[in-house]
Amino acid sequence: MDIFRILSRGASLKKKSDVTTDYALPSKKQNQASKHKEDTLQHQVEREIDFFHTRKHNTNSSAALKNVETTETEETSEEADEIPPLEIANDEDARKLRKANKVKVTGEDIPLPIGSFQDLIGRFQLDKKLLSNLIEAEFVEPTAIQCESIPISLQNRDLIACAPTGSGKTLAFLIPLVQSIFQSSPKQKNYGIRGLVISPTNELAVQIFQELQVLVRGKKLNVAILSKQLANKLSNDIVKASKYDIIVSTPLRLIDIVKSEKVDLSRVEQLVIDEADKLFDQGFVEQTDDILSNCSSPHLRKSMFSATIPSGVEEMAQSIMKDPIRVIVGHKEAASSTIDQKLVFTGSEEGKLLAIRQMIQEGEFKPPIIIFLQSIHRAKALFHELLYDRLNVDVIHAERTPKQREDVIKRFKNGDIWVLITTDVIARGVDFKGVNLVINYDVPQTAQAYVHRIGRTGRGGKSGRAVTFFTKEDDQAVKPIINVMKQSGCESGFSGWMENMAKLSKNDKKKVKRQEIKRKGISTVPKVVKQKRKQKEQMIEASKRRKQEGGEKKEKKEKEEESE
Ligand SMILES: Nc1ncnc2c1ncn2[C@@H]1O[C@H](COP(=O)(O)OP(=O)(O)OP(=O)(O)O)[C@@H](O)[C@H]1O
Repeated sequence: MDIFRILSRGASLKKKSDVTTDYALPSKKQNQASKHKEDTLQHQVEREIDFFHTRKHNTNSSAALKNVETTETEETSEEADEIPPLEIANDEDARKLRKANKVKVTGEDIPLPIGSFQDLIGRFQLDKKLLSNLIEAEFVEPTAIQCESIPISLQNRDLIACAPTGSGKTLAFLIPLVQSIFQSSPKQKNYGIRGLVISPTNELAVQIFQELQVLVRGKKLNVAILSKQLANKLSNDIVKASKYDIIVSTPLRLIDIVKSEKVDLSRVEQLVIDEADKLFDQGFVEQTDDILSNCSSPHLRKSMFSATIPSGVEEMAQSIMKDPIRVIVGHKEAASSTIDQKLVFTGSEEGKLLAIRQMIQEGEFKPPIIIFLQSIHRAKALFHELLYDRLNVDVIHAERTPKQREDVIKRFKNGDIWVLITTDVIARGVDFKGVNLVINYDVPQTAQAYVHRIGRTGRGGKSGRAVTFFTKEDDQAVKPIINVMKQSGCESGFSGWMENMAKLSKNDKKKVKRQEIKRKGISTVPKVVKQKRKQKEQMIEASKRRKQEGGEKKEKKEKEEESE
């Protein structure tokens, strides 16, 4: 049976319906089952990529091999010896694949893309354990960005990659990162950190790390996420950073540790900057710069990934890279084509709550749903408002502790929460399987924020829906969104009159991006009820004060009597 049939036999692309979280490591029972399946698969992979039969096959797991033999009755000896043909073997194959995937590649000496993970075996001697881990995790076919960027990275070229949300960028950088570190394993122990991935938020770093763990399972590679605990151990010399081969971190946490010289980045050969436009934004650019200057190895290969890379960020990227290759999947300013986008004019702030309730009545409100608002205050207000609608709703924002945020994300991923209300803290990268609908309760302030927010749905090839509410205050902010919708082919998602709204000058765009639009509060509690609540709170405060004063007077009197 050839490797490709093993790959396709590995699993279907569809996730099992009962799988609710993507990266939750399996339970012990699942482990045993998958261990056996892995052995079988691994032995099949081993046999198939031992093209010249130079290796003795391990006869210990005879059961696994027997299992393989019993299912290989149709194999003929010729098949077992043939070297699998490359899916993409020449420029013509590459041109056709890029056309089909709507991929634009620019740069010097561009490598051919791969047409399947199998191509990595023939061209780059893909590590067989990595391959069987991919099959085991049901990654059978590479996505467009993976086809293009994996060979570029494996040929040690700097890379600027822009591909839609949910299109598999994480694996696109993790597979070559792990393969390169496998291949260049140094002889000496505690050689030092050779692979580094930085991402803007902890949630995203955790998710990347979980996917990394899946890829390196069963291999002697030390990988870690720079959590608060690990950062403390490193600062107190309880743990030495040099024992790790690959580290995933946010820039802020990493740079603190680097400055205290508890982490040495001088041996980093592979640096990945995920959500790159965010990390080159004014909030992060200094830390990112510091990290780059500490990665002083002459062999350093840099790659950056995002669904949006504005031209200013791209110029910055070009300045820090060496002959980079630029890969754009789809249209740079578009959102993922799997998302049906819609603009809804709600007239006023009150109209937004009515619009939500109308969606519930009309059966458009199909969980799991994520609702984005522009501030923590407004997210909390909407949470309290919808709490009484028995919607299994919860809220996540930067004022909640990392533990609380982690719990809410976990509960949302396993279906305990149906509606997640949030701010932009999880607008990027976090991968929720099967989110049906994203609602922008408040219009995002940039086209990039819009693309990333709605990109929480329509992931991994699935379809999704995004609805953006807007009022007359939003006539400036809605313009960039209409542009994204047009670039994404969603003309039916907005009406002609919306398009004729105010043309945005460069200053207007800057103003919209800088200022948060002042909005009326979110509540349908009638004024009279609010006043009654306020009076009640004041009465409670007053009685507390009286009690306190009474207590103080009594204490003072007792002291005077004592002293007489
Ligand atoms: N080759 C593949 N085959 C099947 N599913 C895949 C493949 N690669 C990635 N996926 C799945 O697609 C989903 C989205 O992947 P990922 O989170 O890497 O997207 P992304 O491009 O990084 O999105 P974003 O821009 O929002 O960060 C994940 O659930 C992932 O498991």
